[in-house]
Amino acid sequence: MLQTWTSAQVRAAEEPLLALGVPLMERAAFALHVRTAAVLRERRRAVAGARVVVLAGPGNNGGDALYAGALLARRGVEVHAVVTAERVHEGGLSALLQARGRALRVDGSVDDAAALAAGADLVLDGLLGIGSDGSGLRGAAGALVQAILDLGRPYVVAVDVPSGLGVDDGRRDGIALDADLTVTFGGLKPGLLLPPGTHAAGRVELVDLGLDLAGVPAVVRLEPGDVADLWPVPASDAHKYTRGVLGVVAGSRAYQGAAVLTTSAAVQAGIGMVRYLGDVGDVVVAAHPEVVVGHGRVQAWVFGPGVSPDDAGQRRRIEYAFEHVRERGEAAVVDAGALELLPAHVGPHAVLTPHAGELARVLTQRGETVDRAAVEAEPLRWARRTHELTGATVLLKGPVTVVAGAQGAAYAQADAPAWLSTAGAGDVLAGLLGALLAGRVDAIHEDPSLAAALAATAALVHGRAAHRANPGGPISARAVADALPATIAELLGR
Ligand SMILES: NC(=O)C1=CN([C@@H]2O[C@H](COP(=O)(O)OP(=O)(O)OC[C@H]3O[C@@H](n4cnc5c(N)ncnc54)[C@H](OP(=O)(O)O)[C@@H]3O)[C@@H](O)[C@H]2O)[C@@H](O)CC1
Ligand SMILES: Nc1ncnc2c1ncn2[C@@H]1O[C@H](COP(=O)(O)OP(=O)(O)O)[C@@H](O)[C@H]1O
Ligand SMILES: [K+]
Repeated sequence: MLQTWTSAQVRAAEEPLLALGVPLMERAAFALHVRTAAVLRERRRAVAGARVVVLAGPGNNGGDALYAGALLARRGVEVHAVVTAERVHEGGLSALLQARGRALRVDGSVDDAAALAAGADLVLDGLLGIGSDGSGLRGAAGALVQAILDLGRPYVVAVDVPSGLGVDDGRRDGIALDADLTVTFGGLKPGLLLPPGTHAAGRVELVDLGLDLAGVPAVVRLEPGDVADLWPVPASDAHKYTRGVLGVVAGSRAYQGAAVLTTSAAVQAGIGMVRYLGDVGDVVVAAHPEVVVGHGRVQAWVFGPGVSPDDAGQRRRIEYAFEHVRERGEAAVVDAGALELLPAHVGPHAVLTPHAGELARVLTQRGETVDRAAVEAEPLRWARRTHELTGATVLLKGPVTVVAGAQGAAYAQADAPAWLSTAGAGDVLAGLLGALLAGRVDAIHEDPSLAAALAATAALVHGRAAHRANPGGPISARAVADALPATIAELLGR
């Protein structure tokens, strides 16, 4: 599991060590120089003779970059620092000058500095670290980065975080410098995993500074090794009812495939039984004879894939079953057409699975002025807001899937190839998640934040199944569902 920590949490963990005189900046700068040298060796075989430009802002982030620049200069690298503000880390700057590095202050025009950076083998971006206010780069730093981007971005190593990003939320409101590699110190920051910021970070390497980061991490990313702890593996005395039954209200005459894909994913994810409710039971049973058509007791539901607004029968079934979710505590996945039928308040045992456009509609129905682009700009903020307004756990689909749930639970999963963005992939996710919830519904009522962990698990398994379905190439939603049994077996065996 990857855990991230806010700027405030990192600063609080640094404080006692700094008070004891632990040389955190030296540690950070040394590790930064080692990784930068490794990149130079990889890209141009030799470290000596390379041209590196250090962009140094006013704070300690600039200090890290300048000290690392000094260490590189001592190894024969030609290092130029570009100083963007009145204030600069004096110790770092004099270390660089002593090592025969050179410094250029940006005073007025940024053109010379930008040309120097754009022509470098590598740029160390120390403009702004966790002191960033998330509004993008201002003043000379902003003008310099814009001029560098206009000339063509060189290879960039971000110091701690790409400068200009929202460190705690991944926002990207103004000018920011994308990195090829981010070397981050002490702990991962939320903005490195959350979209859109995560797309600016490139490869991320964590340098351990020995910080004692305590408390609840801000945002978590589950890794394959975490699945076994969360998956409902049947005990030796299990029978189909102890494993969980899933009711699926999906599909219609117009969208028959949605019913097939949703039930197929549920069956193949491993569940006691799937009951299908809707008009295309014959098609579902033809594809999966294991599915039982008609009413009966269930532990969890999937509502909505392939249910259109004018489908009165399916809408009635969903509205009726929502009462069970609220009164009897059955878990639910609320997808696609069912999102607009969501009652004013449900608990975290109901998991909404919208994409950004659908989430914007859910929020708009509840009085928020927000569109798809706004959700994409701040996905965690809006997923959390939806949780506050509805009580539901929220899984927001996209290139990075963001989950917000009870007790502040937040996840950012980036497991899938872009090939997964294909019609029906969401139906497979809904069926898979439904199976997972049905198997763990009692545990969810004991710990409501578990619904968020299970939603993140479903996103992970979905993404891995997509990779397995056809590594490196196009995939169909059906192939993802068919890849589930082997994917799950592999994850449970780790
Ligand atoms: N503590 C330690 O020993 C360790 C710290 N470490 C390192 O320190 C980094 C944090 O350093 P930090 O706190 O000095 O903040 P940092 O991000 O460098 O600069 C903040 C300054 O930037 C400015 N500014 C703000 N917003 C701006 C904007 N939008 N556009 C332009 N400028 C803007 C503003 O200055 P002002 O404009 O007010 O003069 C503000 O004061 C951390 O990320 C890590 O790299 C590691 O070495 C481990 C040990
Ligand atoms: N660029 C991408 N990279 C990886 N996964 C993606 C990308 N775009 C979308 N996805 C995933 O693909 C699935 C698409 O689901 P959805 O939009 O509901 O499609 P549909 O409604 O057609 O089934 C989601 O799981 C989403 O997270
Ligand atoms: K930086």
